[in-house]
Amino acid sequence: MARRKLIAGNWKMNGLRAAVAELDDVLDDAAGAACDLMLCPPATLVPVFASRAAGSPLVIGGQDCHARATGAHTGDIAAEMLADAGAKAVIVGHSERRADHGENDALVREKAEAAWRARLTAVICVGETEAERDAGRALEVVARSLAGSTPDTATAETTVIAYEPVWAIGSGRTPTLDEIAEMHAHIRAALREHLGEIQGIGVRVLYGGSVKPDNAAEILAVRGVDGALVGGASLKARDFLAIAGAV
Ligand SMILES: O=C[C@H](O)COP(=O)(O)O
Repeated sequence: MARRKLIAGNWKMNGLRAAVAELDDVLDDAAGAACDLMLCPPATLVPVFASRAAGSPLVIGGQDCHARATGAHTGDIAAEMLADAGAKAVIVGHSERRADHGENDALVREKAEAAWRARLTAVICVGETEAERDAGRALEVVARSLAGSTPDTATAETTVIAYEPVWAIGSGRTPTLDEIAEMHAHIRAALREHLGEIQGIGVRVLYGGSVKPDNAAEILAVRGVDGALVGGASLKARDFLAIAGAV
């Protein structure tokens, strides 16, 4: 089955209002892209990005949401608030949230369900640490985290999976192409088992971790890779568009 590729940019804790110039450059080229495009700026920029991107094919997303819709949760953002600001998607379970905020698979699953409740696409992140890979446990660790973080009712319309080896994030290092292919095949098999054939085949699985313009083409050509979740290289429109152009 042909799944349309998705290039998603995660700006993490980067970007002031002046960065809207980069967004405008992305918007200039978004209509001609051969893939779906998503940008997830910090929450402060979601409203302005979403309003500028309205009517374009570029989806604006958040980087995290709380599991609840409202309440006494100082500093948190509900999925409903992101949707109200114009977001259409949200990343949940990024390894930096898991490490910095102690998020576990059960909470990530609740956040994915919160995203759907607000009609946002949930981009669910999973990945192994370097120690886990060195110990030969990468496949097992990712399968367990995927099963724990992904609700059984996930569909191709509501959910995207991002495989991000923790040790490859921001490090300039990537797994070999064979390792990426092996992990994506493993994730695909697990999705088919958990979600059934139709949704299990339809959900897109992105690779994330040091994707740059100079390695994007080879990574995106790996069997089973349905796109990329890009951190650092998504901050500059030129690099982000070059990665999208490699599809
Ligand atoms: O969400 C994006 C990933 O953490 C990848 O970040 P990176 O492209 O800077 O390695």
